[in-house]
Amino acid sequence: MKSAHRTDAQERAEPGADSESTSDHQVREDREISTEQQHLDVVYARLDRMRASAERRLQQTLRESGGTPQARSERESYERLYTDDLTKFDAAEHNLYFGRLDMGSGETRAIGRIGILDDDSDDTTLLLDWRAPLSRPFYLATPAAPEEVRRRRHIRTRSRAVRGISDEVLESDSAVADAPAGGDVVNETALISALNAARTGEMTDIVETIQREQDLIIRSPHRGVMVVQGGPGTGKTAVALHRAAYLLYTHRDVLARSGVLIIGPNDDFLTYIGQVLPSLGETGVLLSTIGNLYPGVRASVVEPRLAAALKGDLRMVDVLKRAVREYQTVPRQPVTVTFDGYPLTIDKSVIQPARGRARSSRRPHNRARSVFIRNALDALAEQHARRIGSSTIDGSQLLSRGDIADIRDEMRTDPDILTALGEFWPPLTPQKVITELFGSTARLRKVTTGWTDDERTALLRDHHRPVADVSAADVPLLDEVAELIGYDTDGESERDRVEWRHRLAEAQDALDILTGSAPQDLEDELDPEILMAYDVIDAEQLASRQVQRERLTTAERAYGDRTWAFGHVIVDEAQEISAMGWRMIMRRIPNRWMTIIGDTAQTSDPAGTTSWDAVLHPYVADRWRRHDLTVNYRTPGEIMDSATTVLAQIAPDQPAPTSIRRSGHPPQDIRTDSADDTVTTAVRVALEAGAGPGVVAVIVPDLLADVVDASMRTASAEFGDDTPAPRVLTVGAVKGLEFDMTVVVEPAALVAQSDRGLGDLYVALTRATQRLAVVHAEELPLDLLS
Ligand SMILES: Nc1ncnc2c1ncn2[C@@H]1O[C@H](COP(=O)(O)OP(=O)(O)OP(=O)(O)O)[C@@H](O)[C@H]1O
Repeated sequence: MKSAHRTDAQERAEPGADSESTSDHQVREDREISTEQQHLDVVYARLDRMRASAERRLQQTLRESGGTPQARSERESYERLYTDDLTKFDAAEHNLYFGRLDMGSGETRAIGRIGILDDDSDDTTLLLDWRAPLSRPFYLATPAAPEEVRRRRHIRTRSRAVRGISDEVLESDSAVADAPAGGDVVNETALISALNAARTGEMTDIVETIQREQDLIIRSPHRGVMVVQGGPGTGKTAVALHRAAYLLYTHRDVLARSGVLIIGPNDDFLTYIGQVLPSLGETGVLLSTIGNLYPGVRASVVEPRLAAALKGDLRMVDVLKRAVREYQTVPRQPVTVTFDGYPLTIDKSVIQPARGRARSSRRPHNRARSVFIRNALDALAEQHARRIGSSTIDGSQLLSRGDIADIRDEMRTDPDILTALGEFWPPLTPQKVITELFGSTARLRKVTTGWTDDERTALLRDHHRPVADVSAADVPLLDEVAELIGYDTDGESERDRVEWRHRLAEAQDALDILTGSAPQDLEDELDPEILMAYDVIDAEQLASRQVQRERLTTAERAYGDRTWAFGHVIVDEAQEISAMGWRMIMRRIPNRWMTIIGDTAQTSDPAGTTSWDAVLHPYVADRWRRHDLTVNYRTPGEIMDSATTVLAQIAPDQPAPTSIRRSGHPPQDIRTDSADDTVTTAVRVALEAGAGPGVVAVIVPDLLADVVDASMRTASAEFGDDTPAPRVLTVGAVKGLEFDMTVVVEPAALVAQSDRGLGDLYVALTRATQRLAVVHAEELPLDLLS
């Protein structure tokens, strides 16, 4: 990618381009660096003062205790505020000041990770937050559309020292004359060096080098559903995370209360992206997989493909509805209980009308239960009144309505009657419904009219699998049932009580240590601060404060509450979400303010989607907006050439993203003689590469995962290198991740492993930032590397 902008580096390389000599240029650059250093010193000094002040205030707040509940609650808020400030200041420490705009008007804008005002009387702006509107030209300005920017400067710093600068002159006659097209790369030098840097296994933020097409998405004012479609490496995840940070900055009031939820494909992915938002000073975002989104559940089982596909199918809505109704039964034989010395008969004539009324209340099962019980008791009270209150002369009722109401009230507390009625409309939990449904052929058969026997067999739980273990495909079903039955959170109260006792014990321990370790001589000197700690706060108060403080985190409150309505939801790798998964997500975002990110050519989940319209139409019809990302920042051109061959098969109409750089390393084609040889060769190639800098991964077909992993363990022990062995990962686990080098094992088997196999191969090929080796005994599909 060629830039028409002049940089200091270019000027240095071509001193003859103008009259300035190399040494003149060096002098000028040193002078500029020293100017930037001065500003950096001022900014850091101010940051230090802000940090010290927040720390002082936090300590002061922590020392206070007692007071009215309102005073306590105010203190909690201040504690949260100061703690958040400190987190933000710590996060901003690295590369605090990275950009500068010199405007045509003579104004200068310094741009950094957070906004900082001076503590002078004018509140002078020392640093603009990268998200502020005034910072925007830093990301958008090009020579063709300079947005009044005369010069854009990129400042490289390390440990509070300026290491270098690079400038782009945007508003000069020469720049405008041969200006590139509007979508050209900005901050090119910084961008290329970021992309070439060795990976650490954790994603980093891109605030210094956000590109125009990415910025338009990050700052989009759209308040509905926005889909970001883009090929591998186009920065979709990066854009999603920066959009979360931008929205929190711009709509802090609303979103701090309601929260932002980011859904990713697996735990490894969430760990990989986990540091990006904290590094941008944002800690209040909830990151979750679908498998962990239901409170108190962690999916731990991998579902066979057919079962996962079926559990994700929309037909499950009806199956679950019917499964719940199956618990609303009528007695085949009359049941007799004794009340007040007389027999009471519970039969169809009592239960059926009560069930009809409860069903027509349209309440969810558990909430409609009170309607059922009330109506059944009415019938039983009438029955009892007929038995004891009928006139022996004409059969007329001698008891008044009030007497009958009294009988009903008495029955309401009779455990035998309640137990007998409960049989026909039992209280349910989602876990019970799901476990019993997938644990019984007979139950499944009743509620799956129209399904094939093979499908029913696939749904049946493997009887070796512990009942409590659920898969990610089960979780949306639990959520669906919770909705159908109106599941309340009794279970969570019990968890809270256990948690409370645990915290109390911890707090007591802490106090014991504090009291026991207080130096004797200080006790006599009555040091006010130390006395505060162990004289004033008892264990219960301490525990209570801790719980309340934690409760204040929006993300934590949201996590424990199935019915929480988030302010904004971001779904990454969204093509993998099943139809049932979407229902679960949509319940959490009634306002439908969402950013949906994915690539329909990379779908590998059997219940995933290849059409955004199919996914979204049931919820927002055609009221959603699509943005496309077109530049691949990860995969070098040499590798992308091979991946494009695969894309042409999966989605012939979808343009391949253009790689922004070439690495100079064509993919290595390593042919072996046998399957065994493939395994050992892949392991050896990865270990040799892993000895160098950067992160290496071996990507394997599902069936080879165990054998390659075992071989890697043995070989890496023999290899005797201190660096951690390269990871062996299946395509499912590698979603969204990237590595400096990948070794892709047996592409033909990847393709054959499912009807989404080509998508798997496409994902596998596009994970490397530098090098790719393909190891195979079988013929390569699609002439991949020719
Ligand atoms: N503007 C940018 N500046 C610097 N690095 C960038 C920029 N945009 C993207 N990258 C880097 O490119 C790589 C790929 O980005 P990302 O993982 O967000 O892509 P993706 O579209 O989500 O990929 P996939 O669909 O394969 O998961 C990351 O290392 C990311 O940091």
